Amino acid sequence: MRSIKELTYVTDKLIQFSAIYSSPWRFWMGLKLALVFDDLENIEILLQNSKTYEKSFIYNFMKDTLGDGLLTAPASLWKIHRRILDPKFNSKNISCHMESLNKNSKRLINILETRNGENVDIFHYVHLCTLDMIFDSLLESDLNLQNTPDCKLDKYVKDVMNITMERMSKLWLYPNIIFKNSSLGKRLHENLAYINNIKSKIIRKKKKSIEEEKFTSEGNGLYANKVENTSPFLDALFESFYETGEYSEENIRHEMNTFIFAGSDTAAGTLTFLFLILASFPEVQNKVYKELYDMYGSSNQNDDPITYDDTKNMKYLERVIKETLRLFPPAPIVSRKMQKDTKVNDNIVVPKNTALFFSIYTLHRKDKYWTDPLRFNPDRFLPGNYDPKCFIPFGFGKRGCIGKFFAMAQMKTIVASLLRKFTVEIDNQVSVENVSLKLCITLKTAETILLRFIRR
Ligand code: HEM
Repeated sequence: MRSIKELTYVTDKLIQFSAIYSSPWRFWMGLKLALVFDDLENIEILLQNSKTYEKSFIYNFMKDTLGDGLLTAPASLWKIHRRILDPKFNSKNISCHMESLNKNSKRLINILETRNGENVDIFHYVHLCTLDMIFDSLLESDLNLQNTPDCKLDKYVKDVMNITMERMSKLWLYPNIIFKNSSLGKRLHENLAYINNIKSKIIRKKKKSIEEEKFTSEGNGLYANKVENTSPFLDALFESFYETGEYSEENIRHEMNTFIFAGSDTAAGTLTFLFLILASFPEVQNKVYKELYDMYGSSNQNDDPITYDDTKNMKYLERVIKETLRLFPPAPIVSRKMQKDTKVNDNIVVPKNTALFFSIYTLHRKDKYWTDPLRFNPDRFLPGNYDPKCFIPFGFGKRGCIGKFFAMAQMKTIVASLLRKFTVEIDNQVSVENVSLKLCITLKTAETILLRFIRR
C-alpha cells in the first residue's frame, strides 16, 4: 500500500482482502512483516495477551504530536500512567462533567437555531462542540470555540491529522530528519506550536491555582485544600507531577494532546455518521425522539438538563450509537508489536517483532458474526441478541479506550439535546453500502455531509 489513495481508502482494501484470504493474512511493509487479524478467536487471545501491550511502528507517525501520551507510550511508561488515569474515567468522575456537556450542547443548539432549515456541514459543528467539551471538562478551559470563529484550533487539529496521514503514505518522508525539513514537517511544527501555546496557558493557570490554594505536602497531602469543580483528569496529572514525579511536564503536555485528539475527533466522526443515519432512516429518528419525549416531554433543556442517569436510561439511543459504531468504527484498525515468538494456536506461531493489525472494521461487518451485516438494525444490540466479544469499537483488553464512558455520555448528550429541539433531514437519503469512507487517522465520510436541522 504505497499511495495516499490506497491508504485513504484502506477500508475498501480490507473488505476486498478479507473476502479472499482467511484471517490472519500477511503482507510486507517494506522489510516489516505484518499480519492482519479479523477473526474473533485470535483477536481475543492476542489483544488480551500481555506480550501485545507494545504498539507497532505505525504509531510512531503520531509521536510528534502525542509523544508518550497513553495512546503511543511504550508499555513500561503506559502501565504507570494508565494506573494513574484509569480511576478518573469511572462513572462518578464522568457524571461531574455533565454540566459542561449540557452547556456546550446548548451552544450547538443556539448556533443551529440561527441556521434553521439550511444545509450545514455537520462534522464542522460537532467537531467544534466535542473540542469545546474536552477543553472545558478535562482541561478546565472554556474556550467556547463554537462562538469564537477567530480561534482556528479545529483547523489546526484537522490539519495535524491530514499531515500525519500524508506522511504515512510517502515512504521518503519516513526518516525524521527528512520529514522535519520538508514543507509538510514545517507545517506540522507550526500547527503544533499553535496548540502548544494554548496548552501552555492552561498549564500556567493550573500551576498558579495550585500555588494559590497552597497545595503543600504537609498535613493531608498536596490536595488537602483542593478547590471544588476542578477536573479530576488535570488534577491527577499535576498531583503526580508534584507528588511522585511519575508525570514530567513534557509527559503532561503529551497527555493533554492525546486527550484533545483522541477525545474530539473520534466522537465527532461517529456523530457525523449517526446524524447521517438519522436523516436517512426517519423511522429510527422517530424512535429516538419518542424515547426522549417519554423522558422529557416538550420541556426545555434549560429547565430540564440531561443528567448522567438520564444518559444511562437512553436505551434505544444507546443501541443506535452502538450500531453506528459497529458499521463505522472510528478506529477501524488497531495495531501492536509482538514482543516474543508466540504460539497463538496449533497452526500459528507469530514471530517476535511482527506487526499485528486487528481489523475492527471487517470483524464488525462479517456475516459469520452478524446476521445481514449491512442492515442498520439497532435492535441487534438488545441483550442476548449478539455476542459482545464481536463488538470492539473501543478496542479490547487493557490497552482499550480509557475514554469510552466519557465518549458515550458526550455523544448521548449531543444527540439528545439536538433531537429534543430539531428534526434532521437530508436531500438524498443514503444506505449503509453507499456511504463512502476514507481513513484520515480515524474513519471519516469521504464527502462532506450536509444536513438540515429543522426546529420542531
Ligand atoms: C466514539 C468515541 C471513541 C472511540 C470509538 C474510541 C476508540 C478507541 C480505541 C479503539 C482505542 C484503542 C487504540 C489502540 O488499541 O491502539 C482507544 C484508545 C484511547 N482512547 Fe478512545 N475512543 C473514543 C473516544 C475517546 C474519548 C472521548 C477519549 C478521551 C476522553 C479517548 C481517549 C483514548 C485514549 C487516551 C486511548 C489510549 C488508551 C491506552 O492506550 O491506554 N477516546 N480509543
